[in-house]
Order: sequence, then structure tokens, then C-alpha cells
Amino acid sequence: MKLKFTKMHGAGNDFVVIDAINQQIDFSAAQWQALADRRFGVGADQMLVVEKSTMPGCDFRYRIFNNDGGEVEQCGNGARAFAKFVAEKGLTDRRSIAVETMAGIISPRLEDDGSVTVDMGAPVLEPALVPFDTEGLQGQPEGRDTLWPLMLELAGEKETVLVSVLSMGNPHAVQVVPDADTAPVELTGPLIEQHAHFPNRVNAGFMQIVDRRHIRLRVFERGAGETLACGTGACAAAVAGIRRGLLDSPVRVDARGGQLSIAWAGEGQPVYLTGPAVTVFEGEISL
Ligand SMILES: N[C@@H](CCC[C@H](N)C(=O)O)C(=O)O
Repeated sequence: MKLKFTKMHGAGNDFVVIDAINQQIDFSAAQWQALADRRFGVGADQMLVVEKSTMPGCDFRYRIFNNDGGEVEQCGNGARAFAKFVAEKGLTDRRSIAVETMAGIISPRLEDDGSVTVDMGAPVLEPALVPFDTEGLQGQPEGRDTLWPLMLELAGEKETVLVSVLSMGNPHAVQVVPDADTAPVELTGPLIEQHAHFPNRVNAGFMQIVDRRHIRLRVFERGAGETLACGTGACAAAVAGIRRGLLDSPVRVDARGGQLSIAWAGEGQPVYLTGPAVTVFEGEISL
């Protein structure tokens, strides 16, 4: 079949966006991988699918596939691209929309300066719901947060890293590092992503605190490897830092591909993610 798509990015986290309202989509994991392949396909960290929603009050349904072919619950940078896509394609004339995802309803809003703000919903802090299996682990209370010691085995050597575990609809484990540039993202990211305590795997965040309203962040994403930015990772890092008493809202997040801003008023409150969404080109591919 011939598939029409739009290539987009949000702070360098890149996407193939597909209108599945006007096209029939039913791809296998292998076909998603082929589309995401940077040499033999279009290339993307994630594929975003735009569908009609059957949920009352929702404008669209948003589905997300990592470049390993797996469908996942949430993608923050993708949510901004999604909002820009439906506006640019004339699928809505509203600047603020309600979008159904696997993880609940999110609400992106187009800003006058071209950026997009997304109400990502409240973070989930209960380990079992992340899901995170705490059996055999000792939580260490620090401030209002609980840090969990994760044991990693690196070339026969055992190392323990302290991570804040939470969900933004998708699972995150965030650690504080002295310097994001030298953080062992490639080395320990895959070990954390596949750690036995995370039954659904996890996104591994490495956060350098610059000051109380500014962090630098790298994320080794579940099912995609390190990306130039991770929107839900930025939300998770800001929430973890605020809960630990290290950060104040709003938090500026410098990712390798651009800048994001996160606002959070505290437990039970939604997290707001603001940042860019850019259309790169339109294309058609035979699959
Ligand atoms: N890049 C994303 C997150 C995409 C999904 C993630 N890799 C997962 O598997 O949960 C973002 O901007 O949030």
C-alpha cells in the first residue's frame, strides 16, 4: 500500500505522523520498524497515528508506536506535533483539543507564538501503577519523595543507582547526575530500561540540576534508545525534582535537541508541557 505521512519533530524528537482518519492503517510491528528505519525507511523515534475518537468529549484518538514497533501509552513531544498536525491538515479548527490516549485524556493547546502547551494529566506516583515492582527493594525517604535503589551489573561489577519512579502515563526512572554530558546514558540506560523491577520496561532519565528552575536532561527511551528530547521524560524529571525539594515550578528543561518548559502545582495536579512542534516535510511511501 501507499502511505501518506508527515515528518515532524518536537525539540529533535522526531516523528512520522499518519492521518488514519482518511487512510486505512493496520501495520505489524515489523512494518512500523521498517517505516522508522533511518536507512531503509523514513526514520523516526516514534510513529504517531491520528484517529477519530469514540470517547464522549474527545476530538481525536492518538496512538503511539516506538521505533522498535511496540505500541505505548504516551508521548509528550508527540502530543505537541499531533496538535499542530490536526490544525495544519484542517482536521479541526479548534486551538485547544481533547485527545484520547492509552493513558487517558490529554489536552494540547496551540499558543500564539507557535509553541504548544499540553495538559498531560497528573503524574502517577504509586509504584504498583507505574508499574514498578518494589519487592526486595528498600525505599529511602528523602523530603517528600521515595528514592529507590536499583542494582545494576556492569561487566561483573555491581553498582546501585537511586531513581525516582513515576508514570506520566508511561513509566519513568529519573536519577540526578552531576553533568548530563558525561552521564553514562548509553552504558546504563539499556540496563535500567530492561531492569527486572520494571515489568513493562522503563524510560531512563539523567537529570543535571543547574538551578532550582533549570535542568539539563538526557533520556534513554524505552523502545527507541536515547532521543534528542523526551517530553514525558521532561515532565517526570521536573516532578521528581520538585517532589525531592530540589526544583521549583516552572522548570526550564534543556534537552540536546531543544528547550521545554514544565509547570506543576503539586500532587494530584496536572503537568503542563510547553515546547516547539515543527513540520519538516510531507511524503508518500510504499509499504
Ligand atoms: N518521546 C516521547 C516518549 C515516547 C514513548 C516512550 N519511548 C515509551 O516507551 O514510553 C515523549 O516525548 O514523551
